[in-house]
Amino acid sequence: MNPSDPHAQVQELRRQLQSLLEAAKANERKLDRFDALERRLVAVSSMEELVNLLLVDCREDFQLDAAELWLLDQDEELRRALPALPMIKAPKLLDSHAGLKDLFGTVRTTRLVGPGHSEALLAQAFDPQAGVRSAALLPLIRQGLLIGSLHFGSRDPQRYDAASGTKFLDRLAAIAAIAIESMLNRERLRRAGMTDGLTGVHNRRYFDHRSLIEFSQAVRHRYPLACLFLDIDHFKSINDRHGHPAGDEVLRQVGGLILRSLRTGDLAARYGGEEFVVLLPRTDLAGAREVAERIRLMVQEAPFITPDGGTVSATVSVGLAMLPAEATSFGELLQAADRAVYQAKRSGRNRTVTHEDAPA
Ligand SMILES: Nc1nc2c(ncn2[C@@H]2O[C@H](COP(=O)(O)OP(=O)(O)OP(=O)(O)O)[C@@H](O)[C@H]2O)c(=O)[nH]1
Repeated sequence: MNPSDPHAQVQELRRQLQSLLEAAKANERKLDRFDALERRLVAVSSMEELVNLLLVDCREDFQLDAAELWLLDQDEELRRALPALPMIKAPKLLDSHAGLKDLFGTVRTTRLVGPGHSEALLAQAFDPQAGVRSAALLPLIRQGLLIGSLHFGSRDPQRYDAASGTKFLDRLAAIAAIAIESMLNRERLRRAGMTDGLTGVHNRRYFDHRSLIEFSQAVRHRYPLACLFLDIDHFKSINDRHGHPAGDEVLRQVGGLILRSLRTGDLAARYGGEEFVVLLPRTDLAGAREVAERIRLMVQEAPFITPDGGTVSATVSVGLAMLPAEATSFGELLQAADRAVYQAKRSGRNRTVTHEDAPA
């Protein structure tokens, strides 16, 4: 440009103004996208919606080549809650802080990893197949604790460089962390409302609700539904001889053995004091007998460790009933299983009795 040419000067100023306007518009669009994302984050109603929003929608909205979510799950709470969820992309669950420490060290702020930075770090934060060349690594912090991280990656090496601002990303990380924590609390409450605190199996309230659904599904789709009633033998004398805490421990461990013997879709609940009930949808008599005997033998063989370090042995009596073709209510199935367990007690305990074998 000729500095003495006023026309050229005006042209240059116009060009600069135009590029500033474009940058401002681009920033406004970016702000709108972040704003919309934040609104959706605070409004999510389930864990799967939250994960999909962070990993799938963010990737599309921000034209990323990769998005990852790492969540600390030291007590395996998420591992138990997430597999059942229909998610397009799952978060990575960490059983220790080690991975997060590698990413953030002691500085817990958004980290922009651009050209010249450690390739190893990108390979750690993303699937190497994604070919990520620059990234933003967002620490998720709640109440001063690092609970996970969110990674946005691009194949463009210039997309994230150390000189870029991180204000939007910091804010997004803070909101994502709040959303994750509140979703976890909601999940904890939901589980607490349907779980028996001592044994970890479902509680009676949940069983009463779910059993009606299972019953109507089995009747409508004409598949077999088996019901097991399990009652710990001479439980009163376990309490009397070893103390109530030892009795509690036996109950807790029996609950664990039952859960371990079941498939996804089966239902186990604590029905009363030392009684458990199990529903096995789409399971025929032979299959149900196998499950019943497996649980009975596991209980018979288990050394139950008491709180004072001693061991107690226990057995269970099991009543088994199949949904009769002409059943009109779930109560009939439950009563049949109850009659069968009564018969198992009368004929010596530590056995499985099938309702057909039990006198009506
Ligand atoms: N430790 C403990 N005991 C419980 C709990 N709920 C119920 N019980 C006890 O379980 C015992 C059940 O005893 P009974 O119904 O007489 O039956 P049992 O001694 O198991 O005898 P059979 O069923 O005939 O083999 C009672 O002593 C209850 O106090 C609990 O949550 N913890």
